[in-house]
Amino acid sequence: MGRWAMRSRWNARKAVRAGTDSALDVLHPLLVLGRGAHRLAGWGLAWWTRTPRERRGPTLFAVAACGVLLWLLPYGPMLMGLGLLGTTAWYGRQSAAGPDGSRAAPTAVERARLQALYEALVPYFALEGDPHPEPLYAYDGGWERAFEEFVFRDGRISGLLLRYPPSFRDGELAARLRVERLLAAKTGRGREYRFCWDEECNLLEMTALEPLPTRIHAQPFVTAPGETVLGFTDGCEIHRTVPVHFLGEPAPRDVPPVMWRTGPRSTEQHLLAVGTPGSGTSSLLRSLALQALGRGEVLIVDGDGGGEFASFAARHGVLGVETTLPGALTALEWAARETERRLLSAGRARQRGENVPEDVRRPLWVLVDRPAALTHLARTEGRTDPQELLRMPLRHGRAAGVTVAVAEQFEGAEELGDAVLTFTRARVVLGAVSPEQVGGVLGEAPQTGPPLGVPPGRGFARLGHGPVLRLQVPATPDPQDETAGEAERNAVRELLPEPVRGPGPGPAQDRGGSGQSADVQLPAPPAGRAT
Ligand SMILES: Nc1ncnc2c1ncn2[C@@H]1O[C@H](COP(=O)(O)OP(=O)(O)OP(=O)(O)O)[C@@H](O)[C@H]1O
Repeated sequence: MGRWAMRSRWNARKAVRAGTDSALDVLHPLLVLGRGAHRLAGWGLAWWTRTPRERRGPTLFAVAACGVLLWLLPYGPMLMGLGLLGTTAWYGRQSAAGPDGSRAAPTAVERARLQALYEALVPYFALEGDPHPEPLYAYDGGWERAFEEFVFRDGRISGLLLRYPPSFRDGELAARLRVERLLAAKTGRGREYRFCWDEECNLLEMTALEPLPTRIHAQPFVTAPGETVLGFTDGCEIHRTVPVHFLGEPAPRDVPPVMWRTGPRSTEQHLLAVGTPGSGTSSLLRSLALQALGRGEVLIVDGDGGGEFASFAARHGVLGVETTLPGALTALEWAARETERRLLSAGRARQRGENVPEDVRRPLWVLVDRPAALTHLARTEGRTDPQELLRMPLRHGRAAGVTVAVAEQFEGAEELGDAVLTFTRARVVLGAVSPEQVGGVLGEAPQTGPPLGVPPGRGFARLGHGPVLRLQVPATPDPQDETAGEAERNAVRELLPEPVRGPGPGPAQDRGGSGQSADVQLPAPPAGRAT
């Protein structure tokens, strides 16, 4: 009996559901039209509320005139009807909660949140003594006046398009940042947002962003010759993806990379990365070195002297790992002469109509970590500034196949010489820094912010005059750093080239006295060919 009753209830429910589905199928066109008409009416009403009184009359007159004209045309009323029907059906085609989570009509709670946000914006946008009868932002105003579109996700505003008055100084970074900080605080902390200011139309678009992936370890990336992966970013800016393995995931995922191009046609041949302590600038250089070693040779100068590049010493393709001032000066003097030699050699080959020799085409990378420390030492000892020796590779590196990447901390950034600042057009900023600081390095403040607790390797990149991109550098720890994860360290170990000779006393037996310099012989300067 019980079982029969349950089955009959289930059958009844099934029948009701089938009946409802059939009825909905039959009524579907009507529902779509109804929904479309409701949305159009809502937008019309919002437009009416938003538009200043003196502009309503002329617009209505223009619409009415078009209507009368269409009415008088042959088949005009029919075309008008069909057009209206089509528009209504188009706008009604999506259900109330669209695929992106947007809704036609906000709930009472959502309305309250929008109103609270609107009121918080009033002091920023309202003009004192505004003569306008219905200003966009006023203490007695409603959000419908200023908010054109909004998206709620999990009860929080995750997308907003708002109109601001023309009197707002949107050209001033400080004024814009004040509004961005307020919006970020009021719509939910702990998230990062993209802000797009349309200064022409006085519109501000805010979108909550997904965090960038942090579980990408060092690995051979799919790149063309001359391409180097700086890290990974959002799909909205970069439309290319590369397959990438994530820690603990068997299958690769497609992720948009920040791809840096070097070589004869590159306009950003050299890179400068600035970060806060522990933000991952040394890891970025290690990541560049591992990628560069696949196709060229690398010379490393570690001004910090912390031994973070010791694992590269005495490896195939690594010309030297210098941690002392004398070692750095010798290495950089050689790099300057090598650039000269390559230039001359390439020039002679071109004059003779021959191909550029292989040893000139093979990329040479000069990676300098914390040059400010060396500059300071050189000044106190009255020796040549190592950054001055970088001038030649920086100025002529593009034609000579030499790339320079410099990493420095914000505290040492003042010590960066004009050669480094002038010729490094690929820029990276890492760490939790203010948009002003990011703008100071990249030449433009990011459109996103504010990242509060950023993981190591997180920051922004800008290539030349391109857009400022969010960046997450792949985890590339020093294999000897016991604070880093074992899997990440193993990934780096696997990518390191074979040692030049068998296991010996190791690179820590230094030549320069710091205890960190590698015992690798730099190739003799090719004197005689360079001059
Ligand atoms: N992209 C990254 N992903 C995960 N961990 C990272 C990343 N970059 C750096 N780290 C970790 O953060 C710590 C600091 O990294 P790193 O030494 O590269 O920073 P730094 O900017 O050179 O700072 P410092 O010179 O003060 O050490 C290390 O433990 C490193 O493993």
